[in-house]
Amino acid sequence: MPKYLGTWTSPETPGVVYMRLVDVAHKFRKPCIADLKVGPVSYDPEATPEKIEREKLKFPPALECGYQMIGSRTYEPETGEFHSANKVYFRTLNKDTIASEGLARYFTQGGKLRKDVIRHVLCKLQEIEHWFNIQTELMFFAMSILIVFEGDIQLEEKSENNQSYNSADSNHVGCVNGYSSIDDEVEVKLIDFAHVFKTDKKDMNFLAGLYGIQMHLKMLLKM
Ligand SMILES: Nc1ncnc2c1ncn2[C@@H]1O[C@H](COP(=O)(O)OP(=O)(O)OP(=O)(O)O)[C@@H](O)[C@H]1O
Ligand SMILES: O=P(O)(O)O[C@@H]1[C@H](O)[C@H](O)[C@@H](OP(=O)(O)O)[C@H](OP(=O)(O)O)[C@H]1O
Repeated sequence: MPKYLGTWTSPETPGVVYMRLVDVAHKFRKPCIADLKVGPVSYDPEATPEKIEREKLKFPPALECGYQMIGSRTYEPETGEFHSANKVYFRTLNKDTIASEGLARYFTQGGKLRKDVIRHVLCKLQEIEHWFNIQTELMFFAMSILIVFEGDIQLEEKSENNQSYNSADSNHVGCVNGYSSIDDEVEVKLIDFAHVFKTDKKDMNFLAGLYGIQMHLKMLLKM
């Protein structure tokens, strides 16, 4: 998770205590950001029938693919602008196009998939998966994975100098001690802890969502 900076309470709502977290995007020049809500089930065990219905209707393909895309923005070096997409757009996609159009849109700069970034995200997700495979105390509903990568790059330079950047046979993830060479240019963090519950088992809902994201990212590496 992003570094925890303590709590904060607004004088206007003294009963509400907020968590303060470091801004994950702060160190980036042109942060490209995506929010993926993880888990086929996005309502918690105490949700009312109305809330359950509302959540189920938002993005039914999440039951199969395991996650929803809430928002994204990606910097286009050629135009100097960001292209963004919101949850209304992502909810028009299905269990397949959420990868081929949704995730692909976020990871595309200058018409090319940033496979170097995808590989790095997969390495970070592996670490998160490891923690979720050993912890049996907490369940997280409607939690998000926030991905941020540096968009301020010279596309041609990247593709010439880095042989593995975008090459068709670069499906291999290749984590070295969990990290790859562009560690400073990609962040993958857990955010939005509004629905956390005690348990004595693994959080299979979160893990199912995580596996869905990992599968789709590996699919993009083969494109
Ligand atoms: N630590 C962080 N660093 C950078 N950006 C963040 C961070 N936490 C949240 N954000 C940004 O703020 C957005 C909303 O965050 P979050 O979902 O936690 O808020 P929320 O009030 O619960 O919103 P919602 O009710 O829509 O879920 C995220 O999609 C992300 O873009
Ligand atoms: O980002 P999304 O997909 O639109 O989903 C919203 C998000 O999960 C909020 O955290 C949630 O508020 P709570 O945390 O209070 O549940 C809200 O529930 P709501 O529809 O019940 O307001 C959701 O609509």
